[in-house]
Order: sequence, then structure tokens, then C-alpha cells
Amino acid sequence: MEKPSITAIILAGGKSTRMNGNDKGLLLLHQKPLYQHVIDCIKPHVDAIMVNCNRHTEQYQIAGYPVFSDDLAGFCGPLSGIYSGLLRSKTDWNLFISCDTPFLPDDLIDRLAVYTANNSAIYPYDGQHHHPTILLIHKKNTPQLQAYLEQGGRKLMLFLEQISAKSVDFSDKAVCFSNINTQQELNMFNHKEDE
Ligand SMILES: Nc1nc2c(ncn2[C@@H]2O[C@H](COP(=O)(O)OP(=O)(O)OP(=O)(O)O)[C@@H](O)[C@H]2O)c(=O)[nH]1
Repeated sequence: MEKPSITAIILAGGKSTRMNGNDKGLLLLHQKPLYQHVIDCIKPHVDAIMVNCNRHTEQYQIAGYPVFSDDLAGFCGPLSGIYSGLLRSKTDWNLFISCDTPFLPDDLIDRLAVYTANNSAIYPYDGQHHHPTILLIHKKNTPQLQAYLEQGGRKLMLFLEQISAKSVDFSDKAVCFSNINTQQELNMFNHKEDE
């Protein structure tokens, strides 16, 4: 089956508590903001890009893509960004990606898209951990997500179970799903790449 048109939406709307509140997506890994690393990884493979953030909008606009914040007030978690993104995107299929995963594999989208014929939500599994904040999801899930959020649901994995999302094995590329949550992790990766 031919790969569908896909909008990539970078999720950068969190509180970054473990980063002492410093907006994770804007922190520099090798002189480049983390969210820009994610954009550069996926840009060749998607049809449109948007950025979801709840602070520092002007700085996220520098990349040149549409930027929007959550429709739900307060920090309600990644599902809030996913819901707001699904309402705005113009394609049926949308790839949400956490801004803190800068080493994504080149074949991420191709390998997830294989399953679009029979599934409406697809995410990677690295052999040890699920990565639901890297989620290829069809717009038709929007009403169910709205209902889930209206009932107070906030847990991403629980929602994905409800819609029978499919996990795809990337254990051959587990290292590509490393994410950066703390200043120590950021320092470690910056130092590593300098060696
Ligand atoms: N739009 C939106 N995205 C969120 C929200 N909370 C977390 N995210 C995103 O979800 C992904 C995973 O988030 P976490 O690392 O668990 O949370 P975080 O707030 O970024 O960081 P911590 O506070 O340190 O846990 C990241 O891409 C976040 O930007 C939110 O309230 N709204």
C-alpha cells in the first residue's frame, strides 16, 4: 500500500519539570535546539509540519512552521497536544513526536506506515519500552479522544489501549529512541558528541 500523506506535529507543550522548568524543546544539543533535531529527522518523510507548545511561541516560530498551543487550559499532558493537533491538521494521518527524541531512525515513518491499512493508531516499541509519544494516528479517532478528555481521561497509554493502537517492534534500533529529560542527560549527549 502507498504511504499516506502525513502531517508531523512536534509535541513541545510539557512542563519540563525534570529540566527544572527549562523548556526542553529549546535546549541545545550540539548547538541546535532539540525540537529542530526532531524536525530535521522527519522532514524528508512527511508532507507538512506543525509545532505544539505552551510557552515561548516566538522561539518555536523560528523554525518556520505553524505553531499552536493546547486548547485545554493548564498542562493536561500529551493527549491535550494530540487533540489540539488533530483538530488543526489537514491530513487524515498525523505523526505526533515528542520534542526530546533527537536520534530517531530514518525508517521510522515507513515502518509505522506499513500498518496504516488495518490500524488507526501506531507507535514504536524498542524491545523494553513503549514510546506512545511517537504516535502515528488517524484523525477519525478525534471524537473518541474528545470524549475521553471530557471524562477527565489524561493517560495516553490507556487511551491507546481503548482504540486498540498497534505497537511496532523497533528493538533493532532501540538506541534511536533515547530521550533527554534532565540536564545531566543533555550534558552527557553533548559531551558524547564532542568526543
Ligand atoms: N501539548 C502538551 N504536550 C505535553 C504536555 N505534557 C507533556 N507533553 C509532551 O509530551 C511529551 C512527553 O512529556 P514528558 O517528558 O512526560 O513531560 P514534560 O512535561 O515534557 O517533562 P517533565 O515535566 O520533566 O515530565 C513531551 O513531548 C512533552 O512536550 C502538555 O500538557 N501539553
